[in-house]
Amino acid sequence: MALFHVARYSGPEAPGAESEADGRARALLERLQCRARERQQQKQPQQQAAARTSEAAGRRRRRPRRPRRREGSGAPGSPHAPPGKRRKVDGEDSRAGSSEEAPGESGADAEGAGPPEHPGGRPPGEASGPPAHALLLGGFGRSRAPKVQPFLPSWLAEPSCVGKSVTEDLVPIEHIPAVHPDMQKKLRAHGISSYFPVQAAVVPALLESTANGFLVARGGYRPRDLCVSAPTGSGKTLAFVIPVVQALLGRAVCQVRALVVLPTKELAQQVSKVFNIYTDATPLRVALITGQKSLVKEQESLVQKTADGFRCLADVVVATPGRLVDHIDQTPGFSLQHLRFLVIDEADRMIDSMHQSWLPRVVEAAFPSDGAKDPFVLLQRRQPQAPTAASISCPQMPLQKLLFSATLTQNPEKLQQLGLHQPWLFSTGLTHRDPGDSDADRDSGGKYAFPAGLSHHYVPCSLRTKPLAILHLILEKNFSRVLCFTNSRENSHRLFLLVQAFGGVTAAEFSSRCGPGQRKAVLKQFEQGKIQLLISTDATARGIDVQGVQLVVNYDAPQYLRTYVHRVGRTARAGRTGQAFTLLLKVQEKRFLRMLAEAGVPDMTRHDVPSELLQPLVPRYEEALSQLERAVKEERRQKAP
Ligand SMILES: Nc1ncnc2c1ncn2[C@@H]1O[C@H](COP(=O)(O)OP(=O)(O)OP(=O)(O)O)[C@@H](O)[C@H]1O
Repeated sequence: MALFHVARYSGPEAPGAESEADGRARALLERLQCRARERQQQKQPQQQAAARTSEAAGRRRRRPRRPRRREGSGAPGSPHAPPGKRRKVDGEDSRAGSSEEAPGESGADAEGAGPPEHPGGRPPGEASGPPAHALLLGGFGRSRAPKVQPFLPSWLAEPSCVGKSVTEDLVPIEHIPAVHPDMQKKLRAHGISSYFPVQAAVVPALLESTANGFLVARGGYRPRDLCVSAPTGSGKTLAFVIPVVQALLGRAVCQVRALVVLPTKELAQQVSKVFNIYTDATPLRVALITGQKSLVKEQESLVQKTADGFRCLADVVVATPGRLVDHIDQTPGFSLQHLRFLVIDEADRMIDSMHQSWLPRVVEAAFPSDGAKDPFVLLQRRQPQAPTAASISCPQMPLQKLLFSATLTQNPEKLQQLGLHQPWLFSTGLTHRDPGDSDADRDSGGKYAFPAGLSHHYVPCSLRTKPLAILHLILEKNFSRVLCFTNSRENSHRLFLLVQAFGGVTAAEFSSRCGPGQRKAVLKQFEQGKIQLLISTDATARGIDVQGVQLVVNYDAPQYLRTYVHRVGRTARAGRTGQAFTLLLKVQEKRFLRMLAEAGVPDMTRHDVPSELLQPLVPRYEEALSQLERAVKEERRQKAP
């Protein structure tokens, strides 16, 4: 419901003062019209000249032309003529991730240049040449139209602020007595003596919503859904693991009560490991369903056939969306009717995968329409409707959604797809946002928080020197764990072959070229320090927590800010320091630096690699290049039918 409650984000007007607002809007409209008229008059000589030119051209062509619908003013030949066309190109650029323009910016421009709402309901400039006094919009040429004040639901506009620093804003474990002493003991046993800020904020809030049992939160209300946006490596996993495990400890019968959905197998495996640590020596059981094992094996970890039906074997299920739907469809006895927590980690990415319809399938399974026929269902569940006396007299198990990400979308429309109930946002990164950033879901306009210990660098280079620059960087830094990102699996593979042929560094690749088993083994070796350089696609960009990654290199510059945030977030985790280097071609430099500056990336330093330093590497590099060529040819030959 709260999603539909509209609040002015940071506008100067008091809510409710409608007549005053109307008056102001009218005055603004008049001012705009007046300005438009002045400009129109100034432009008249130019337009006449342009019209004469186009008339002459028309005569030369002697072809009848269909009148074109114009969004802006100005004759076709004038510099102001094609705003519609220009906007389309911008849109295409942003979708294609053009290096000329930061994604999202084009969208913002389009919005800025687009017609604002007209309180009087009068349409913008007509195509049939309106008189000067009737020109409302589109007569502004290249000047920017005033920005439309965006509206945000109040829960998004006013988040609960979470401290940013995981080294300073720590809260000692004993300061949150709501966490069970046994859990505190376990945390200490795993080297955790204080909560990170996001944990200190989210853990008590979640525990409070389960303090009265599973059915109702404080005051007898249905618990609110939580959205958490905090930097990479700030401990979001424990922020949901601790309260979920503690809440489930009191359960009598094993049923699937917590479901965690993540975008990749590796990430799901990592989160299930954390659950295993904190459910160890408790009756709670955790099942991992990602497709790494056969369907039958996974089914055996979920349900057991008994004489009178099925017995559930998992309290917590950690899953990837595709495999989860497979089990909903194909595993007899797999029931989500007792589901109490639905954790959506990397929520922005999971929203992007909503086309797979995994969420409606989960909700359908949690609130089955034929539940009333099942004699074993103690608490019948129905999809919550508007509360009535009858509906609240019979409390039913609520399904609480918990969303986590370092780059949680701020787009209310996208979040609305999740059907959140009175959502409550915890956020670190939104305190310094401009009102204009509110429509920031074009992936670059929003400002995300970065870990304090992370330093950002860029290396200007050319296509020819790029491979040499990365080899130099890795040899120069000589770190034991370096994660290098490319934009495609082909690029990862070729760079891997090149580095291997060059020698001097133990390298491996990680992409969809490798099978799940190989990927698992590579990650393990990287964790163990057996691999010095891991060359990867964005498959490892999110969530992967490998201790001791000191350097992240973007061999290919990321096209979107969100991608940058997650990639560089593989280092400087949990209060440690780390470095991020991005190799930039000349054509990428301007756009990339602008994107990061707008995102508020602190101090991006330029790191020049002088050609004298690269020169000694050239002979070895050329030898490696010819080896690479041979290897690629051989691979092609093997692939050929
Ligand atoms: N209170 C704490 N004290 C010390 N270390 C912690 C604490 N909480 C979490 N950690 C450690 O911090 C690291 C990062 O945690 P986690 O993976 O949960 O980060 P995250 O916020 O989910 O990051 P990402 O957004 O990249 O997924 C982990 O190695 C975890 O063990």
